[in-house]
Amino acid sequence: MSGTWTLPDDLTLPKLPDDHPGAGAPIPSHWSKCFGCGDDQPAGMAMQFTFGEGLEITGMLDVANRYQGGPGFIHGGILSTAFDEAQGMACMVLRRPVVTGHLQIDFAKPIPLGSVLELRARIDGTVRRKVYTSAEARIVEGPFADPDVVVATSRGLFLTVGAQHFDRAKDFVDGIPRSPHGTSSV
Ligand SMILES: CCCCCCCC/C=C\CCCCCCCC(=O)SCCNC(=O)CCNC(=O)[C@H](O)C(C)(C)COP(=O)(O)OP(=O)(O)OC[C@H]1O[C@@H](n2cnc3c(N)ncnc32)[C@H](O)[C@@H]1OP(=O)(O)O
Repeated sequence: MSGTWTLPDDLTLPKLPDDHPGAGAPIPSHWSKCFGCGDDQPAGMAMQFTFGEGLEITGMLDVANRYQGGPGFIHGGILSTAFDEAQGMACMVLRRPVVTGHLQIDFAKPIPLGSVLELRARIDGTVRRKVYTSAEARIVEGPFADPDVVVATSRGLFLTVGAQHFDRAKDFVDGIPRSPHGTSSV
């Protein structure tokens, strides 16, 4: 990582919930219409997530042709979205809604269309409502695949929020959320 990112000294690590499903279990979409992970969002990225060891989670992204930025390579905003989603999903163990406050990405290597990206993300610690997260991406299939090479890294601050955060948007929601927090599965 070449960006600047300082973790506070008073971080605490959350405990996994007693009913945590364990490594390898799929993480359900937090909202079926989500651009990043929704299973009812044809325009979206349909990222798939599983719990990993401890606080880590893994997300997969097929780098589709429509994600093109410069000729042949992924658009940086799409990669940022993938990190946003992955680091947000890592917060799922808190069992409270979170939103992104700050996200910073280091784009280390170009990522070609047709590749499959694996993103590993985790909570590094929390302070009050602040949730500090980090993640790395690797190409694990397709062109330029090399699981030993980190192609991008991300650091992000998420904030836990109450239901009122999403209540303000209730007149603009596309679709029918299955919970007051706008989450589809939790
Ligand atoms: C039974 C329930 C079950 C529920 C289950 C849920 C499961 C789902 C869970 C998880 C999956 C999630 C997957 C999502 C993935 C995608 C996420 C996105 O893309 S979200 C869209 C983009 N983000 C926004 O639209 C936010 C817009 N911004 C805001 O709404 C506010 O600015 C907000 C909420 C971020 C903060 O506002 P304030 O008024 O609530 O809080 P203040 O008092 O300003 O800040 C609190 C602390 O945070 C620091 N802070 C806030 N923003 C910061 C920033 N940008 N940089 C650094 N520090 C910041 C402040 O300095 C303060 O720190 P100090 O506690 O005093 O130390």
